[in-house]
Amino acid sequence: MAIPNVRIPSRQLYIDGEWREPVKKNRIPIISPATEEIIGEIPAATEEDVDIAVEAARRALARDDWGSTTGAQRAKYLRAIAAKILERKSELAKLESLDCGKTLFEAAWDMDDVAASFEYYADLAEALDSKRKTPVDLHLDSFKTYVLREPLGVVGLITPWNYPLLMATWKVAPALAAGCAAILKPSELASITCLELGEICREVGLPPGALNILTGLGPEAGAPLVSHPHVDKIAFTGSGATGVKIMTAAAQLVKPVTLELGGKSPIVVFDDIDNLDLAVEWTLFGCFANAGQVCSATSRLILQESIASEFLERLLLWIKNIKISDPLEEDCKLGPIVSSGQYEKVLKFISKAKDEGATILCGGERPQHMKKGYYVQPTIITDVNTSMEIWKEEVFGPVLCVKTFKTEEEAIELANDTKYGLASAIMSKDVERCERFTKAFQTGIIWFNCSQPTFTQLPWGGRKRSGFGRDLGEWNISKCFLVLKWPQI
Ligand SMILES: NC(=O)C1=CN([C@@H]2O[C@H](COP(=O)(O)OP(=O)(O)OC[C@H]3O[C@@H](n4cnc5c(N)ncnc54)[C@H](O)[C@@H]3O)[C@@H](O)[C@H]2O)C=CC1
Ligand SMILES: NCCCC(=O)O
Ligand code: NA
Repeated sequence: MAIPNVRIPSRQLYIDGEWREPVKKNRIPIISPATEEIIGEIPAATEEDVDIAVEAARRALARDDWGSTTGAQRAKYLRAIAAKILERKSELAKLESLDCGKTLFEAAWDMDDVAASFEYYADLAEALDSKRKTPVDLHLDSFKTYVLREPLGVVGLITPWNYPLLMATWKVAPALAAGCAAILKPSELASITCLELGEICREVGLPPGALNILTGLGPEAGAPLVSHPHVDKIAFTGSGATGVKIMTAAAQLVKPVTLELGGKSPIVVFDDIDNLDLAVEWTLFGCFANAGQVCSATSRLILQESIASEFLERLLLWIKNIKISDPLEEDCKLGPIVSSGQYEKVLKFISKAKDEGATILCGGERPQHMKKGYYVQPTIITDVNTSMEIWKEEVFGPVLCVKTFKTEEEAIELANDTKYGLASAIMSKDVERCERFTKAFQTGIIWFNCSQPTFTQLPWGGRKRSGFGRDLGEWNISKCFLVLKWPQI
């Protein structure tokens, strides 16, 4: 099948409503994960650019055209952005696929979700107008008051490469809906579509400084944002190690953070499932969608012993249907890993599992027919014990590890045997059992008889080392981007 052509725009940093060259004029090459070739470059911001962007954001908040807008006025901008995303959907999906290696089909799906998130937060921005001032009855004649909801201020949004524009949108849309001024720092591994969001904001006339986009390296562009005294909050999605650094730096200024730090999520399959093939399909989707580079990937399969061999046989049959190819081929089901560093990391996890005595039931290597690119076969690992690295650590690649159980208690213990607490899934037709698991699972997200569906209306985030705070839903806007005040009147 022909691979579609797409031109990668050459951009600068998006600051104060304009394209601006980084002060140090540095640029970072874009390396195609599918071909390993350099296909473009992005600007690399440093501390100096962060200072300029923070000033622009502060000016936006002080100006009436952004700082005094109603929610309804901000909703118009958000809806205009959503419309432009849909207008450019096919091009943006191709750019996303080129940049991070996700299949074109999944990238197009992401663009729909991006537009839907902007629409959703437009509705919430409008709804904020009636909630801005909430009277509180003190039952006193001498004191009267109300609670006021105001935008938190200048917010720093630091995002990863696995859903580049979607993860940015999950933070940008609520921040703008709330009336904050934002500085987005996307991942250096996939920034193309986030820069196009800058162009879209320019085209829809978003007031200068309301959103600024600084591409660049984590320590050079992300860290100065976190430690900047005039950035009032940091919302972050990414690795646990970087999350710890961000929380530590923010603590020096008592700056609030929300952290979404991934996981090692379980999918528990009981022998009473109605449709074995459907359960197999969800298991594969739950672990291999986006080549496993999903923070909520259900990468620990916990399988009832009585159906284990039949289930694994079907998994092996289904896995053969996964077409591995250039992600821009329309029928591709599994593209490459985002970068050479991540590719090496995934292969190292697999070889360590082997060294520790686990069995590689299938996959485990580069697919023979892909001569270039960071491709890894879909991999299933059995004979795993709970002290192995492959059971405990997030791989962020197409790697599923399997353990069996006999009783419900044992399944719960295995499911919760992790430092993480983002998501979990249970496959069973017994509704009461599913309810028991809802209580037992120590995670923020719980799926019944499926894995991964995500809804803009529902809070997204974890417990334990998966972080705290929530993306999505109305809780996000009220808890992360608004601040409460009350005056005595
Ligand atoms: N929770 C999730 O959705 C994600 C989890 N990960 C996990 O993280 C691992 C490593 O991936 P990386 O790309 O290295 O993730 P990372 O956590 O280092 O990168 C995420 C973002 O943080 C920025 N960053 C890095 N260091 C920073 C610092 N000191 N201060 C401020 N910002 C900083 C990066 O530039 C990027 O924008 C993956 O293998 C995976 O296990 C990666 C991406 C997403
Ligand atoms: N389906 C969206 C997953 C988001 C994440 O990996 O953070
Ligand atoms: Na890239």
